[in-house]
Amino acid sequence: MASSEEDGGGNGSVEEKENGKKRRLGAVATAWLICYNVAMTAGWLVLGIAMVRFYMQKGTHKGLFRSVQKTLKFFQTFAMLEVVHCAVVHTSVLVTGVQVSSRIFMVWFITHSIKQIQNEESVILFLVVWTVTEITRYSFYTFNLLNHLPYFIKWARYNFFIILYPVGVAGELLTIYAALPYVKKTGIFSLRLPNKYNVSFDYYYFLIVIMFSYIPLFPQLYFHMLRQRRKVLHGEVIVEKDD
Ligand SMILES: CCCCCCCCCCCCC[C@@H](O)CC(=O)SCCNC(=O)CCNC(=O)[C@H](O)C(C)(C)COP(=O)(O)OP(=O)(O)OC[C@H]1O[C@@H](n2cnc3c(N)ncnc32)[C@H](O)[C@@H]1OP(=O)(O)O
Repeated sequence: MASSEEDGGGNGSVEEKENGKKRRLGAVATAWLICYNVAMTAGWLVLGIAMVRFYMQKGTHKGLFRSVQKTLKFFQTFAMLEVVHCAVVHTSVLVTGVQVSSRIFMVWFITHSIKQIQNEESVILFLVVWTVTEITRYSFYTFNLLNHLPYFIKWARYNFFIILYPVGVAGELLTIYAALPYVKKTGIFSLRLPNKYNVSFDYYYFLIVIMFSYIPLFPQLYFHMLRQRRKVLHGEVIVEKDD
């Protein structure tokens, strides 16, 4: 997608580069994406303001997740649509799928399901990092689609992640690690033998596998963002193989 400096278009539709050819998003797709991105920007802004207000009123992070969880769950779950958007915005389905699934997993299968860890500092760490990131990202998409992209937002979109991505990953991994003792004790989401399915599943070891999966998966996302950064900030022509 060309930013306002390159595209200069004002017709509201958006041009996309694909292997040197220009591809135009239809007016309907553009209109939908603008509505989607505005809603997501607003949702994450509401979440961010709610977190700041909670901390200023209470002076502690204890209870913060519980106070913002409805907004978080709605907007993070709504982001699953982005896998569908890949057909339109022509970005990597694999990268988007891994990113979205990790967030859904953290929200629903860790922090929602294991209430004992909701007040961990690591939860606040990834919540704050996610919120800053998503406000930046969705406002970037919105202004880009409107062909009036302030340079600061483009700069923030493709520089903040350099620090925020590893910090967010640390918050997620620390939260999963904090959940392990409770998972072992309660046997949540696990299936012991004997049972009518004759299948056993141990969520405790599954979480350990998930933690190790960050080692090969996270670098793929990080290098994808570095490639996007070179393309958008330094005009490198990168032909992404279709994932
Ligand atoms: C079952 C258990 C599963 C457990 C899985 C465990 C996996 C473990 C590894 C994963 C770790 C993830 C950790 C993560 O959650 C931590 C954090 O997020 S911390 C916060 C920092 N994070 C970030 O900065 C990343 C934020 N996320 C993203 O940026 C995206 O989700 C990502 C897919 C990673 C990259 O986005 P994208 O590929 O879209 O790159 P661009 O933004 O440059 O966009 C590419 C082009 O598409 C256009 N686009 C994309 N979306 C839209 C949209 N909604 N509206 C309009 N246009 C859109 C964009 O403009 C670009 O166009 P062009 O290339 O032409 O410029």
